[in-house]
Amino acid sequence: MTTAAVFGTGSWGTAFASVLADSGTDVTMWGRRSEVVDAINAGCNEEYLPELRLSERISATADPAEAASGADIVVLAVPSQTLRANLGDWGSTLPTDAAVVSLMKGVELGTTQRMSEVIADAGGVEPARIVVVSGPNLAREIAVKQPAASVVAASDERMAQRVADACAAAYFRPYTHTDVVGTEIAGATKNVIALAVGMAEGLGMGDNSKSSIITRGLAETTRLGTALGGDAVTFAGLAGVGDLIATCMSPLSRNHSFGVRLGQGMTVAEVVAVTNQTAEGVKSCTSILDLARQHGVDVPIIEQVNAMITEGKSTPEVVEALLSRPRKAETG
Ligand SMILES: NC(=O)C1=CN([C@@H]2O[C@H](COP(=O)(O)OP(=O)(O)OC[C@H]3O[C@@H](n4cnc5c(N)ncnc54)[C@H](O)[C@@H]3O)[C@@H](O)[C@H]2O)C=CC1
Ligand SMILES: O=C(CO)COP(=O)(O)O
Repeated sequence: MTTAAVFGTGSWGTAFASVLADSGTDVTMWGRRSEVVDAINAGCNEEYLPELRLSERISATADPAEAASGADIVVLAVPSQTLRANLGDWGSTLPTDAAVVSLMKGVELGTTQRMSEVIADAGGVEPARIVVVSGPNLAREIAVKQPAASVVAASDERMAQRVADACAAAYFRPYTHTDVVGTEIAGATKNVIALAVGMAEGLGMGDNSKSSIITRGLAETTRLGTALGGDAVTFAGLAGVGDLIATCMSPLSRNHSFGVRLGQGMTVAEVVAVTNQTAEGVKSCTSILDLARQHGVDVPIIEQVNAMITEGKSTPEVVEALLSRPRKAETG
């Protein structure tokens, strides 16, 4: 019997806990807020996924050591920008032989570290034990058991296999992979591209415009990911184009919805004020742009999204900046 600990009781932590339970894995969740812990123990995380009746295999606690005790798999599902501080608080409770799974899709501000790097750095976890799960996995669809596939990437294939075995459910199909860098860059960057697509939608643009942003977004994501050592093929797979399509096209995506509101004329502060869930691209646009600059990679869409988020550049100015760039060959 595999046992898992899931740190984070938000949308994806809860939906993924449910996938693990449906695959026969016993799960203890850690949550920092007692009311959410109590709700999970009563069978439903009302605040994040009211539509999901939780399996009896799932319980929750506010004690990190209790959650982690005896776990074969530890799943981390907190906001990317709080992970380092969280690991400072409870990293020492994680079992030293567990596979440590990142569900997070972001890049740390300041350090420009990917989440697996933060886990190794702040959690003291050897890179061979770190596993990244990423793909077109909108939590609300997974919660109602709509079929989806995902990538389970680790440098050590046995760790990827352990996690894939523990999360393969009738409606959830994991594919193992060894490209941790490519999988993480694809997952973080698609959130920024989804902000741009949402913005175009909010401005009233149609499918040609959105498809153009998605495709050119994939081009710059692939450029960045391969410059960092990722495999170009990863970006054509589930963690790449698969997740990019889901996030850029779905009204369920928080990043997409955030962008729509910007396109409709709301300011970043106004959108933040009405957004109560994590829209990772809003922070990671800056760290991903920093990463691209460090490696001399041209990422024009990410650059414009960052200017909109951090400098208040207007959406029409962003459109003008993107369309007035010097023309070039598509493969350039
Ligand atoms: N929701 C989705 O469909 C998917 C989300 N992801 C990724 O999973 C990660 C988590 O996202 P969600 O669960 O959707 O976010 P969420 O906003 O639904 O939940 C975030 C969770 O983190 C907790 N939290 C907030 N601040 C915290 C802090 N300072 N310390 C500890 N915990 C804190 C919240 O209480 C909540 O339990 C993100 O990186 C996201 O990109 C990945 C795939 C799908
Ligand atoms: O990563 C996701 C789907 O795979 C969820 O996207 P959002 O964080 O934009 O909701």
